[in-house]
Amino acid sequence: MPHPYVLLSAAVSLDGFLDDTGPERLLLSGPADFDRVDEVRASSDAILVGAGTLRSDNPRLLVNSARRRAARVADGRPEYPLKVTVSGSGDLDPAARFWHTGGEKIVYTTDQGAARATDALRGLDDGLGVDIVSTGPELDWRVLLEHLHDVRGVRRLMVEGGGRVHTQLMREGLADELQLAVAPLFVGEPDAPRLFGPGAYPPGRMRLMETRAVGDVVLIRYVPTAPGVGRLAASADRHWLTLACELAALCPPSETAFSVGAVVVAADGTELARGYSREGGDSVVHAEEAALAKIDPADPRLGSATVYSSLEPCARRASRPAPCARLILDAGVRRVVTAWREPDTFVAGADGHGLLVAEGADVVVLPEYEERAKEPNRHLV
Ligand SMILES: NC(=O)C1=CN([C@@H]2O[C@H](COP(=O)(O)OP(=O)(O)OC[C@H]3O[C@@H](n4cnc5c(N)ncnc54)[C@H](OP(=O)(O)O)[C@@H]3O)[C@@H](O)[C@H]2O)C=CC1
Ligand SMILES: Nc1c(N[C@@H]2O[C@H](COP(=O)(O)O)[C@@H](O)[C@H]2O)[nH]c(=O)[nH]c1=O
Repeated sequence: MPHPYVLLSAAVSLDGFLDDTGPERLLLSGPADFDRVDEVRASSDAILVGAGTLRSDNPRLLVNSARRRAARVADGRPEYPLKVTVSGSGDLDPAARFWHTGGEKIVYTTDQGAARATDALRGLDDGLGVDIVSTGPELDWRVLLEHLHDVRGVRRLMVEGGGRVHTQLMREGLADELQLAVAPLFVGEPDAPRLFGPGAYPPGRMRLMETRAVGDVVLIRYVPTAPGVGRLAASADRHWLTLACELAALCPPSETAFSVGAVVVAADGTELARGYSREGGDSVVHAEEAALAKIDPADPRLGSATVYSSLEPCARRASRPAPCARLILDAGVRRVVTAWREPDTFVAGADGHGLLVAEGADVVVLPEYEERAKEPNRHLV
């Protein structure tokens, strides 16, 4: 299911804290960085903070620049991004500035929390446009993201904390990008809130996209690279599948075969190999086959790797002894992410998916990428 692009935004001290323990919000960003944050807000469809941040900071979460608000309206977007909060308890203060400024608001909560939130916010004017949505007995981040995408039309979500919210989105592999502003000061208090808490995070190193001085603060932008686990898709899966779809555009054209791109990625987010159909002058080689041929079969990372293929791996072939689903299984790979189930154009009832699953592989299909996968194959389907 499609999610919005999830951008985590935070300012941290040199010792990794989001705030101190004092009653006032600690200003880690300087004026130039707050202006940069305003720009990011203006570029977003929605801004999310946890209920902890609502209680401690009493934020407005507005786009402060009149010029940026006017540009949003000129683009046909609401003047202010949708404001989003999450609360398990539903214990929300109706006097908080969050409710009384800006545009529409939405609360994601649990079945129990919904009753309490409805009660707590009952006194608010109808005109404030507050929606309360339960994701079930527990707060489910995937349900929340799908709801924001499908029901509220959110394509770009800025998450402004706090630490508990950032930690969960990062640990669950749901963040597409981390924007970190590192401020040149120390907090030094052991009980101050940290950006990220302990727990199991996706393994490996993230990819550095940018560093920039913004006044005396340094902005660092990282994107996660580690594939998801099992049948759950992570944000990095979407990035790797996008690359596979882009590789398909490199295929020499053909009237008798699909153009497909493939990438093999280790569990820690290291790219092991990439390939595309008919690569290197071989008129029949398939994308997955071309990619796997570049990896030492004894590479111990294959057992926990993911193969991304713009088209479902093939189940039968005339031009080679083994189809790609077989090659993937024989390589020891047990996770495949694909965009498009194979149509009957060349082989009727091809079911690479079924072959993979029957031998214990996890197959994730992300149909929101199907059109991209079809793009270089328009003449065939
Ligand atoms: N420097 C910076 O850039 C920023 C700093 N901050 C700082 O961060 C601190 C607040 O962070 P923190 O206390 O971690 O709070 P959060 O803002 O992360 O909110 C946590 C709350 O969100 C709800 N919640 C989150 N996840 C779940 C879940 N899985 N199930 C149910 N409820 C959930 C709960 O609400 P409930 O209690 O209602 O159940 C929980 O108490 C403040 O000191 C603030 O100043 C915040 C943002 C940015
Ligand atoms: N302290 C801090 C941030 N805090 C974030 O800004 C929010 C306040 O927004 P508003 O009330 O609209 O100004 C607050 O709730 C929290 O999410 N952000 C940053 O970029 N840098 C900082 O130093």
